[in-house]
Amino acid sequence: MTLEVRGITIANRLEAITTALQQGEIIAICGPNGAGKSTLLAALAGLLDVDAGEVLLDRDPLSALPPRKRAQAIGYLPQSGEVAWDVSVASLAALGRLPHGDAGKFAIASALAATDMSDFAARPVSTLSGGEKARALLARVLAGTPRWILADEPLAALDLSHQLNLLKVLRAQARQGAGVVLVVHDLAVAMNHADRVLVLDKGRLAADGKPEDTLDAETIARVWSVDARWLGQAGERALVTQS
Ligand SMILES: Nc1ncnc2c1ncn2[C@@H]1O[C@H](COP(=O)(O)OP(=O)(O)OP(=O)(O)O)[C@@H](O)[C@H]1O
Repeated sequence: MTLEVRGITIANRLEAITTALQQGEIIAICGPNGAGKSTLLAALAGLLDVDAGEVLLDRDPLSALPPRKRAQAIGYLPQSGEVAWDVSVASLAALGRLPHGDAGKFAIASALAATDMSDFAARPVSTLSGGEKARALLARVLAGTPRWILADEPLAALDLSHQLNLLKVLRAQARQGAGVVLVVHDLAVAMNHADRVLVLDKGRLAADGKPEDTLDAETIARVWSVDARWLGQAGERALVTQS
């Protein structure tokens, strides 16, 4: 039950990244702008051609898996999701069932409830606010009940309450056995909510492990060039920065 990258290299974007991720965990990918976070996430989803290395799902090359099986196993939410057709929120969520070829009514209703979008089910996606659209796109991913949820900055457009709700939903998914991989800019979110953090810096893996070890002041200074220290207890830490 692993999603593994072995030595993946994409010219000027990722340099020999090797790591094995386990289901049941929330894994945060952090790093400065342009560090390669979105590229790594898309590579984990099997969406990019790599110059070297490979992505393995349960030890088999992801590239050898039929697209339908891959789509059943991995749900991918890109950074700025566009919706090609102006469908209703319910129809958008139902697209998440395409790889399964079933109506998946329960899964769709659960996904809409989890993202607090049940009341918007009949609304055309074009009429949604930015945060509502982000939640609808997330509902589509959740409706597919994937074993791996790969989401690129899923919290970025959400208000505080919906951020906390989403983190709860993702934790529940991880408890039920899903692997959850999130690109996150807010280091406090990664520190308080992730089981494991991958820190990328200029396309390289600068740190990989528990949040306390990977997001320590020394790493933050080295990778982000920011003097910072953590306050508070484990699980509710706040980052104080010095200019
Ligand atoms: N399609 C592409 N072709 C060539 N270079 C790309 C492409 N997409 C991204 N890059 C470059 O690869 C590097 C990593 O980009 P990536 O989007 O993975 O960074 P990121 O860590 O997600 O950044 P951000 O925090 O700004 O979203 C950047 O230098 C970017 O300019």
